[in-house]
Amino acid sequence: MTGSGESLVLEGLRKARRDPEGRPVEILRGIDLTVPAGCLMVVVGPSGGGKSTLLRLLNRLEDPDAGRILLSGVDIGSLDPLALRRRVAAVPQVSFMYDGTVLDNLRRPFVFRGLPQPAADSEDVRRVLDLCRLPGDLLPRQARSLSIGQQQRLALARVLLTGPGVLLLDEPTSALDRPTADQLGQSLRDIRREERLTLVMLTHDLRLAQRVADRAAFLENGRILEEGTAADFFENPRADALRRFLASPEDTHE
Ligand SMILES: Nc1ncnc2c1ncn2[C@@H]1O[C@H](COP(=O)(O)OP(=O)(O)OP(=O)(O)O)[C@@H](O)[C@H]1O
Repeated sequence: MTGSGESLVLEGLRKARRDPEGRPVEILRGIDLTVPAGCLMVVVGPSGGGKSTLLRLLNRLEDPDAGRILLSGVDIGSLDPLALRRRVAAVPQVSFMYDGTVLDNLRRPFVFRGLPQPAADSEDVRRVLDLCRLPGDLLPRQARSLSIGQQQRLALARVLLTGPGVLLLDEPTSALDRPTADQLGQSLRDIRREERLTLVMLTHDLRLAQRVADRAAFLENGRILEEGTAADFFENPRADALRRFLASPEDTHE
């Protein structure tokens, strides 16, 4: 199960979309970013700045108009998208539960892939449950009967069990209250430490970002205006736009 973290290098990424009148609008305007293997990189920035678009390029839900992305040194444009998504796995913003128990949910990706299903008492299952702070006695419970926070952590456990090298998280705490969000944050730190995974997380939740990030990037209007260690980024921001962003009330970041 344990994946080993993979590095991501983004070079000169550009992406345009069409506005309602059909005119091209540049969404990403030349993104260069390195995410070292085993790093938890948080991307923050104003709404509409291009964060989700950037994330969609990382597992080829879309391809860039220009530039390239290297995964452990290999251009992902040359990789089969489905094979790529096993290595670069996305945890959706709103977790989706399949019919059935918690254990059924953990096994579902293995069923899809035609792989042997992990046993309820296997080391791998125990480990992802621990990491995601889900007690083992939940395994026979109907997944949809769990709390929203537990469902979110189950979605994370389900992805982790498949052993990706990179996890992509899009606003993982947007549906959670503060204590539940903090619990997820703790799980992310454990995962990053114990699984040596690489994580890229988009969030409006600056408290979560500051607590979990190794490095952080500020994306505004299609450009990365600042990138650095979490300590420098949050405590000594250099770019005026980032200073303003960090100083503004959090509810204006939506
Ligand atoms: N499928 C699409 N077709 C056309 N325009 C789109 C599409 N998806 C996003 N956009 C536009 O691209 C821009 C960037 O959107 P994106 O979702 O990447 O930003 P974001 O930083 O993730 O924003 P948020 O924080 O609100 O999720 C926005 O102006 C958005 O309206």
